[in-house]
Amino acid sequence: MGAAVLAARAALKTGAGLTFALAPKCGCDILQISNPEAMFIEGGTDVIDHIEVDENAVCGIGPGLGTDPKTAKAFLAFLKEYSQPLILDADALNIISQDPKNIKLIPKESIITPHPKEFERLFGPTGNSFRRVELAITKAREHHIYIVLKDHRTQIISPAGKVFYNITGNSGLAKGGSGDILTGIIASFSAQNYTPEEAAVLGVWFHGRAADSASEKYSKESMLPTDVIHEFGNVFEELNSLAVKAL
Ligand SMILES: NC(=O)C1=CN([C@@H]2O[C@H](COP(=O)(O)OP(=O)(O)OC[C@H]3O[C@@H](n4cnc5c(N)ncnc54)[C@H](OP(=O)(O)O)[C@@H]3O)[C@@H](O)[C@H]2O)[C@@H](O)CC1
Ligand SMILES: Nc1ncnc2c1ncn2[C@@H]1O[C@H](COP(=O)(O)OP(=O)(O)O)[C@@H](O)[C@H]1O
Ligand SMILES: [Mg+2]
Repeated sequence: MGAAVLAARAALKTGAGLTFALAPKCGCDILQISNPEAMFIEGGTDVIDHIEVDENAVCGIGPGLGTDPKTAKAFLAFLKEYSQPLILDADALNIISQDPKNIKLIPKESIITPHPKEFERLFGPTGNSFRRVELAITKAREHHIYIVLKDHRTQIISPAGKVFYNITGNSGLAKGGSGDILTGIIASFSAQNYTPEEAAVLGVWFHGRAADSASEKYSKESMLPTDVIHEFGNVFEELNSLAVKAL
């Protein structure tokens, strides 16, 4: 449930208007106590076995989803019905990887955020990071999706084949939960009507910038994903002051 808590909190703290967290009933207390601002949607008892969301909502799916066969069935059924762009990470990608045919179910304009292993599970091994980017360009074009190739220097690949290379962030992010907050950030920016390219590029930059601010305060060793979330306000202040100077 930690992953769901972190993703929901990151969305709440980056400007999303109304945030919902879908989880099994057993996670309700944890989610409501840690994130009272997020509304709970029950998606099962012990594991997620049904996914129903408003077509007007922007959905980030994967952190803490699990890969139970009932969850996999429910998620694939959801993908077959749902046509709006999604933000897909973690176990959403792991479920899709179970059968290469599932990749076609990802709605166009969706953003996927695989770490190197998740990328390999989806599209196969590549040997080195240069080949990985080449394959990502091919796959982003083929499936008309945005691929956020998470790494120590994350790259964002657009369906048109544009590659953005991010330079914010540091090794203090190499901890469980860092990717989960990125999913929340990108989903939140997408819900605020940024284009998928803007949401992915700004989201990755923002995540790294907050991590740089956290590492200055707490050190790379001691900083936690929760500390990164605490720095979001400072990053917005920085962006606002840059916007004022630009006027
Ligand atoms: N606090 C919580 O509740 C948290 C919950 N979480 C939730 O857990 C679920 C599973 O997600 P996960 O990423 O932990 O597992 P999974 O994708 O199966 O990876 C396992 C193997 O993949 C590899 N690998 C991993 N990272 C890599 C990298 N950067 N670069 C390269 N390889 C990498 C590595 O393989 P190895 O090094 O052994 O070859 C590793 O052994 C998911 O729902 C997620 O949201 C987590 O987000 C953590 C915080
Ligand atoms: N050494 C590093 N330097 C900079 N960023 C890193 C480093 N290691 C990991 N990250 C970032 O941390 C996040 C890790 O995501 P992920 O592997 O999905 O973690 P988790 O699933 O545990 O939350 C990604 O955004 C990645 O770019
Ligand atoms: Mg992850």
